[in-house]
Amino acid sequence: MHTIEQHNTAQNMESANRMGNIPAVARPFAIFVIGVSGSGKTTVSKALAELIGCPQIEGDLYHAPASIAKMAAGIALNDDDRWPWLDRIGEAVNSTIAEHGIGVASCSALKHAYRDRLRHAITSPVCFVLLDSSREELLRRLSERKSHYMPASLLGSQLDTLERPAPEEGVLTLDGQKPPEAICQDIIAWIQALPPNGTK
Ligand SMILES: Nc1ncnc2c1ncn2[C@@H]1O[C@H](COP(=O)(O)OP(=O)(O)OP(=O)(O)O)[C@@H](O)[C@H]1O
Ligand SMILES: O=C(O)[C@H](O)[C@@H](O)[C@H](O)[C@H](O)CO
Repeated sequence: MHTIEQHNTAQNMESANRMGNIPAVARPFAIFVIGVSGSGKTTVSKALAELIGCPQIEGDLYHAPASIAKMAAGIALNDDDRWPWLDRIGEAVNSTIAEHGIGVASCSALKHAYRDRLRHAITSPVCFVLLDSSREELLRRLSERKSHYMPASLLGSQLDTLERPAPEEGVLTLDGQKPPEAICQDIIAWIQALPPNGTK
């Protein structure tokens, strides 16, 4: 379910692509949009992939059924649940890049070690963009969102688990409360200014 604003954003991006205004992004390259539940990973990664003209890899689709059942029951995932999930996402990103040269993935990647797991799994340069929002805004979004297995009651655990990247990790942190189109433009500008292979 998308807001009218997001729908319009997607339409603008589609028409930008039809007009051939696809931004130049070095290849091979993997872009991860990360953050806690409700931070906008799916929304922004889809919009960014549309803008770049490449596949979006939805991290939520790679959870084991048992993990989905846990989250739906209000039980937070642990490391043992997340390692194989991260590995499956890494494989999916590698296949996408082998075929398309570039992919935009959504994945919570809350801990430094999870981001390292993905960095090591992926054979191309990788960058991470963390979407940051206030607890109040996240709670509002999760409470309003219907038909999603992730309950708002897990937000506290998500925020407790989040390890904010230290500057040397080279992760771009953005205000996730800006409109998705503005977030995408900030991501593109940052990527285009990165040194070649300077992200792994
Ligand atoms: N920049 C934004 N401004 C306003 N609302 C947003 C923004 N980004 C996402 N949303 C809304 O917030 C809700 C959560 O967004 P989304 O599903 O993209 O988050 P997520 O991080 O992928 O969550 P989860 O990890 O739980 O799947 C959705 O209803 C979405 O429309
Ligand atoms: O690491 C985690 O705890 C999980 O991956 C969650 O973040 C979910 O994937 C997702 O965000 C809910 O849809």
